[in-house]
Order: sequence, then C-alpha cells, then structure tokens
Amino acid sequence: MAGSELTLPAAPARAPEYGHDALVVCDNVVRIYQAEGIEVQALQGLDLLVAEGEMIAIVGASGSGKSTLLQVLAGVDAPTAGRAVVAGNDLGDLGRAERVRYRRHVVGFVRQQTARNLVPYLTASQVVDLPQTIAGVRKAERATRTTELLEAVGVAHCADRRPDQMSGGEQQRVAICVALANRPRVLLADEPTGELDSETAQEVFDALRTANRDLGATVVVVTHDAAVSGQVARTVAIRDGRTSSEVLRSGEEGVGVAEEYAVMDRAGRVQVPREFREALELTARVRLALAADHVEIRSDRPAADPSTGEPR
Ligand SMILES: Nc1ncnc2c1ncn2[C@@H]1O[C@H](COP(=O)(O)OP(=O)(O)OP(=O)(O)O)[C@@H](O)[C@H]1O
Repeated sequence: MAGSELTLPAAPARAPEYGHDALVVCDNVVRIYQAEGIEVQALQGLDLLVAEGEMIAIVGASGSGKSTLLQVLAGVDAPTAGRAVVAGNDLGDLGRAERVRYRRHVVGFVRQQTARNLVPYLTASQVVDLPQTIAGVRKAERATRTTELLEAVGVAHCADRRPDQMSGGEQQRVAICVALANRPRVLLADEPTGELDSETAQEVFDALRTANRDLGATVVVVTHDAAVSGQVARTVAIRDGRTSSEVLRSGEEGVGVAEEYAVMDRAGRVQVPREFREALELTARVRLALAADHVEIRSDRPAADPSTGEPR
C-alpha cells in the first residue's frame, strides 16, 4: 500500500563484550584448590583488563592470589569458573596442543627463584637458544635473536657463562631473555626481584621495561617491592582473590602524581579496605546514600548524639 511503508525500530546496539579491546581479560575468574578435603578459594571472581603495550604491577598481601593469577595467565592452571582470555586465547578452553603452543609462543614467564629460571649446565646463549630450537626456528635466526636479546638487557658479556658464573641480577636478566625468546605478546614475572638487593633489582626492573618499551611485550609483574610498583603507570592491588584498588601514576617513567582508585566490578561491587571498615565499624550492613557527586557509606548503627556521645 503506497504511503504506509513499514519501518521497524533500529535494533538496540549490543554493548561490546567486557574487555573486547584488551589483550588480557579476566572476567570474574574463580580458582578453587582442594587440599586435603579443604577448599581454598584463591581467586574469588577477579576482574582485570590489561591493554596491549601496558606494563602493570600486581601487589597484595601473602596469600591474596597473585601467584595463582599468574599461573592462570601462564596457561599452567585453568580457572575453575569465569573467563580468562589472553590475546584471543580462552584459557579455560584450550586443548592440550593449544596449551603447549600458547605457553611456547603467547606468554613468557620469569620466576622469583633465579636458579629455577635457567639450566645449570647451559650457558646464557644456549639457554636463550633452547626455546627457539623447540619452536623450530632456523639456526641463523636463533643466533641473531639471542644476541639481540642479551644485548638489549645488558648481559651480552654473559653469553658464554653458565648460571654459577653470573650474579643473581645477571641470571634474572638472562631469564627475561629466555622468556622473550619466541616473541611472546605477554611477559609474566612473579616476584622477579624478590631475591635481589635494591641496586640489582633496579637492573632487572630496567630489563622488564626494555622488554615492554623496546621489544613490544605487554608486561605483568607481581611484586612486593614498592620501588618496582612505584615505577609503573598502573599498580593493581589484589585482596582476598579480587582486584580491590588501582594506583595510576602520571608523569615521566610513571613517577609523578599517584592517585588511588577502588575497583568496582560490573555488578557494582566495591571492596572497602579493612582499615576503613574497622575505623567506622562497618560490618555486614551499611547505609548507602547518593549525594550530588558521590556516594556515602555509613554504619547501620544509630549515629551518636554529639552532646552525650550516646546513640540517638
Ligand atoms: N596448589 C595449591 N593447593 C592448595 N592451595 C593453594 C595452592 N596454590 C595456592 N593455594 C592457596 O591459594 C591462596 C592464594 O595463594 P597464592 O600463592 O596465589 O597467593 P600469593 O598472593 O601469590 O601469595 P605470596 O605472596 O605468599 O606468594 C593461598 O591461600 C594459598 O595457600
């Protein structure tokens, strides 16, 4: 019928998937361990996004779940629930062969224990060559890559030395080269400076920064070392298996103004730090109020009468 053309309303725009443009996506990740019949929830619905090219530090008390998170991202441990995706690889859903390929090519890993990162009877050149040989890279290309990596992090002089002929800092820098050998998108480091004095720790941190800036790896480093976390643009704190706060630093080298943010998950949950809860005796139930530009959280106990100090 002329003049009465049917027009349908436009389909509602679909919200982009959480973390659709991030390189690392943790979406409500849960990891439960069973130990002697006891269940330990190491990760309790952790959300985290890391953009390609970022270098972030992860901090948190002992037992908060930092290592578990890295093990999941490394493809060593699978999430019990939730979604962990790195460079498009869904880590809850990798077959055996895919997992091997993922660990060989997509992520590199550096451990705290310097000795465990290397092989006692191999020189630095040989140990950086090894993952490339396993990946089937041609000899000439391997040699170029090995030299380039050792030079980039300042340990070219260690090329023909075995671990017992290197300092702890040199060993860790060689370990970073091993982790980077097959050009992973993401470099994961679990307390890489934990066994080192502060000067040597700085050299290792500088090598991580080189990996990030010059060699193109996105870096996630777990650390207790405030000197390390103070030098990255974003530090994420984990508390009780969840990301609880983030410190963003602006300015050259990440040093400059630092501002702390609490992290709110997509269900609107925010973790109130224990010091705050204890200071105001906030327990299971709190009062929330919306003000013009902020939200107030108050104890559910009746407020004290300022003249008597007694509850009103
Ligand atoms: N394989 C495992 N079996 C049983 N429980 C585990 C296992 N791995 C970790 N846990 C438990 O999970 C929780 C988180 O541990 P995780 O090692 O991730 O913490 P963390 O923050 O890295 O601690 P730290 O700083 O001491 O290394 C702890 O309670 C720990 O005991």
